[in-house]
Parts: sequence; structure tokens; C-alpha cells
Amino acid sequence: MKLVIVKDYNDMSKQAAKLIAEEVTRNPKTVLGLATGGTPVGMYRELVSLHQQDGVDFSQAQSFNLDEYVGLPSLHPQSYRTYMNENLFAHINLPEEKTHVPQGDAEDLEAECKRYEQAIAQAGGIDIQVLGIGNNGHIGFNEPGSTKDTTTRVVALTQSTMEANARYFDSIQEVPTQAVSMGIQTILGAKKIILLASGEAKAQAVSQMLEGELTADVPASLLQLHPDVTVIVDEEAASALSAKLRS
Ligand SMILES: N[C@@H]1[C@@H](O)[C@H](O)[C@@H](COP(=O)(O)O)O[C@@H]1O
Repeated sequence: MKLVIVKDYNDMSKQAAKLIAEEVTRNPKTVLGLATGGTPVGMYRELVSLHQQDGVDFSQAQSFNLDEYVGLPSLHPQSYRTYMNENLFAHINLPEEKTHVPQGDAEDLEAECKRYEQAIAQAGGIDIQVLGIGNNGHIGFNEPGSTKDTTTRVVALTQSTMEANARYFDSIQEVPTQAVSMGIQTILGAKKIILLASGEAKAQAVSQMLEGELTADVPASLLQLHPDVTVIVDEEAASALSAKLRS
């Protein structure tokens, strides 16, 4: 995995947005894999400005989001679809019908998971996948225990993930307990992966991902299996890495 250590959140966001913009400029039909959470908000802000100020064109691109909460209608204020609309889709020229987020309130969730995998395959696979990382090393909503052969499915959220995400809801009781998430195999199927992490709370997970053993207990460590991963972290998120990696 390629490691890029930058000063702070701002630099991380700019570097990541630059990589995405370069990809979309080189291949206008890029299939983007997108993530939610606090980490990529700054990257989306940068992408909006690269579109509005510098004319980066998304009109032929497509996007697939990693995950969505089970039970939330798309237009629920805390759904990941709403997050994407507010942070990115409403501000760039990516056609709405080319944006894909799993439908968390589908009547038949199993069919929805299958449909989502097929839609990704039909699009020719994901060209560049953006990831954040959970404090426990999860990617998407692939919690510890997720093996490398997992595809899009319904997953149960761990207590620590629900606690971390409770900040977006009025109370922890309102945080959904399940999600539809791309699997590790789906993520590893992307041609290129960019993982972002900022802040000290992520330092342990970043170190286990890069320097720990390859194990489903730390799902992000399974990214070691992929040939083209760029990890962009700020100094705080890099603080638990060995001196060898940091130099
Ligand atoms: N499903 C999302 C992940 O995709 C994200 O990486 C993680 C970390 O979020 P944050 O960036 O807010 O720390 O949160 C959620 O669990």
C-alpha cells in the first residue's frame, strides 16, 4: 500500500480530491466508489470547488456508495443518500440517475443486495473507491469478522460503531442497528482504492491496517491484498505508525 502522510485534515482532503479529479479528467466515464462519514466531507467540498471553479466535469461519470442504513427511507435526514445529496450530488453535474446508493428501506433486502452487486458489475466495476476507516478498523460497514469473500449484504453494526455514529442522531436509540454494505470482495474489486484517515482516534486502526497482520478482525488490513491502494493520513492519524513507515 502506498502511504502519504500530510499535515492536517485540509491537506488530506485536497490531495484526495485532486486524485479523484485527475481520474475523472483522464476517464470521463469513471465509476466512482464513494464513502460517507465525517472524514470525506472536506474532500467533497474540494471536489465541488474543483467542479465550480475549474470546470471538472462529472457529466459522464457514475457513482456507487458503499453503504446505507437499514430502515431509513432515502430522504431521511440521516440517510447516506441525503448525506451524498447535501455534500456532493447537489453541487456537481453528476446526473442523479447515475448515482447509486443501496436502498436501505427496500422490502426485500436480499434482492436489493443482489441488484446492487449486479449494477456495479454492469457498470464495468468501480474505477476508484474512496474509503474512510472506523475506529475498530471497519471499512464501509464491514465490521470485524468480515471475511475477504463477502459481497453486498445486510450487516449488524457493532456497539462502538453505533456510538461513533450517534453524533448524527438525536440519541443512540435512533441509530439503526443494521446496514446494507458492499462487502470486502466488492471493495477489493475496485481498480484503485484511496483510504483517508484524520485524527488521533484513527491512529490505532491505521497502524493495524498497514503494519498488522492480515485478518478479518481488522477488515481494513485485508486491503493489503489489493495492488493499488493509496492511504492518505494526517500526522495525527499516522502517530502510531513505526518510525520506518513515517520516514
Ligand atoms: N459507514 C461509515 C464508514 O464508511 C466510515 O468510514 C466510518 C468512519 O466515519 P468517520 O469518517 O465519521 O470517522 O463511519 C461509518 O461507519
